[in-house]
Amino acid sequence: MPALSTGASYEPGLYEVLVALPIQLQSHVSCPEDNTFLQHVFGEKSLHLLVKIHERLQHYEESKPVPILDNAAALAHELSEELEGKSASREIEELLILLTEPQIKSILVAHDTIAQKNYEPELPPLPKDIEDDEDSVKIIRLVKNKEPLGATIQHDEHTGAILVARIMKGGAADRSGLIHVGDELKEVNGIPVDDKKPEEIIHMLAQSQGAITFKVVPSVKEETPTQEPRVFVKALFDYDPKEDKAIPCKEAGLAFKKGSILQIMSQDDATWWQAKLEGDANPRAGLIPSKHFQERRFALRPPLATLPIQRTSRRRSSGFRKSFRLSRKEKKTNKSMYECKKSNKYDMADVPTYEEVTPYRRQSGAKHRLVVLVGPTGVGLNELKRKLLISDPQHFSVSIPHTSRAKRNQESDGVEYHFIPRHLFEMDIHNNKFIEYGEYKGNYYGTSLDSVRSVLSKNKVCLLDVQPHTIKHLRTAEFKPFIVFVKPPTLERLRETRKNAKIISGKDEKGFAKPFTEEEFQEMVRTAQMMETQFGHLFEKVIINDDLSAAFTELESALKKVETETHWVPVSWIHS
Ligand SMILES: Nc1ncnc2c1ncn2[C@@H]1O[C@H](COP(=O)(O)OP(=O)(O)OP(=O)(O)O)[C@@H](O)[C@H]1O
Repeated sequence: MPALSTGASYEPGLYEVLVALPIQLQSHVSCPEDNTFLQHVFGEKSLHLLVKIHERLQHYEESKPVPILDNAAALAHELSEELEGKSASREIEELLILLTEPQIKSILVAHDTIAQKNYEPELPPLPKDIEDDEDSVKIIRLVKNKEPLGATIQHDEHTGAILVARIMKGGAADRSGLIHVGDELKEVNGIPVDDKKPEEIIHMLAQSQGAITFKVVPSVKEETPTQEPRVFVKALFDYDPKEDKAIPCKEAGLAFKKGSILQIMSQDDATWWQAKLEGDANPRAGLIPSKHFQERRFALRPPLATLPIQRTSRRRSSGFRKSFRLSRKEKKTNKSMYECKKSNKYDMADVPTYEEVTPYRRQSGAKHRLVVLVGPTGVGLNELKRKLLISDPQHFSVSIPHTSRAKRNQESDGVEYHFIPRHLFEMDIHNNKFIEYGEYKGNYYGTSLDSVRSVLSKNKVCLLDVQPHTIKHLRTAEFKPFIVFVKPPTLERLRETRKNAKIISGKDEKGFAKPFTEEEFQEMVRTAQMMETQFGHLFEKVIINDDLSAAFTELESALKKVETETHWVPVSWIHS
């Protein structure tokens, strides 16, 4: 409209256009009423003020002003207090009046709010007495990146509602603080979910990226904020949520391996706990089966093949060996060990679920942890022990076994064996003084608890090899055993590495150790597998005895770490 132009080189502001408009329009309007109406509209004072504000804002937008300070209101207040009662100059009086004006005060407060970028509205507290039938709906907007939302939902069988079942600690939903357990989900991104199955909703959520809008009816239950729990457990089984049909939401599950240390974040739900892997920087917890639930599932599982309890070895006199490991040989003649009287099946305490643990570091000068070696016959336990003893005889030692057989000429009491009469041996059996014992050719042989204590009290590391089912009796605060499982390599590697090896517990007719047979190799591998299945949760270190010197180095370094570094041990060993 050229008539609006006020000059060739001058770019009028919107306000000037507005002021000029009624006069400019006059020549275009024929009807006097229309003219009066337009004069009235464009002459309206509030419109002029609005346009002026708009122009001023535009000006500031271009110059991008930044506040110099964000506490102008407080500063003005301090200044008025300072000036109060000062010699009354006219200017001071005027300034005082200005600073106490409610409008000025409000402007300064508004200025500070903007300067502090404090834009969140402060909502009034929710009324306490909400009517039961009055559904107050909450609209929640969350920005979701690639990480899952960290909440699970369920279908309420009675009401048909879709409810938030749990919020994963540290997850996106938890961090937002906006969604709570028990909230009823009404809509996701404007799509009603009343008629949808939980799986469909989970799928919808998984597909969504960026901002997601939820409409929920908040649960009235108040949640009390809790401190981050410091309960740690060692997992005694492998867990993969993808393989678990019972888990309410596979994506929310936490996978772990036997031996993983888990920080338990919530045990509120009797069936599904929330946990994080210890040391994991990701703050979001995942679902894991609760101890109780896992025990129940375990009880319902078909029984696995278990190892037969092994009996006394034939090789009592074999040179270096001092501890008392019972061999699978000699099935007929020997009396059972005391463990044999117990059920071979799992009782509840044996069900491998979780064990509460705490960090432990041996103080220098404190007694050493008992080193327990376990493995199938012939795998090389003696060989590894022998190497350790030779490497540092002042540091490592073995316990001296007891026997009821007569002392031979070249033997000394307390060196090869503690020689005790048969009736005393039986009394000690009765009094549970033996870790393991057995009978061979009419004589008892056994390892006593006191013989182990004697080594430990000399501040030496006691090396002990036992049958795996004995471990649970040694797992006490007194011994704090470090359990090492020595495992055979593959059959192929056994054949290669043991070409010149002799199985000492399998002597020939003339009493000489024999080479391994193929059957013995197979038995070794099979037994190792069963040991791992049945007792694997008790092993803290697994060493494959393939190349002997490599296995020895690995064992040596593991034992060094036990002495110097922090390890997770059962809480009961530390706080009993
Ligand atoms: N990694 C290895 N490579 C080659 N030979 C090995 C290896 N480990 C052990 N041996 C040999 O295997 C034989 C059996 O080892 P060892 O006596 O130490 O086994 P063990 O587990 O104590 O058996 P047992 O149950 O009979 O007491 C020995 O001749 C030993 O030298």
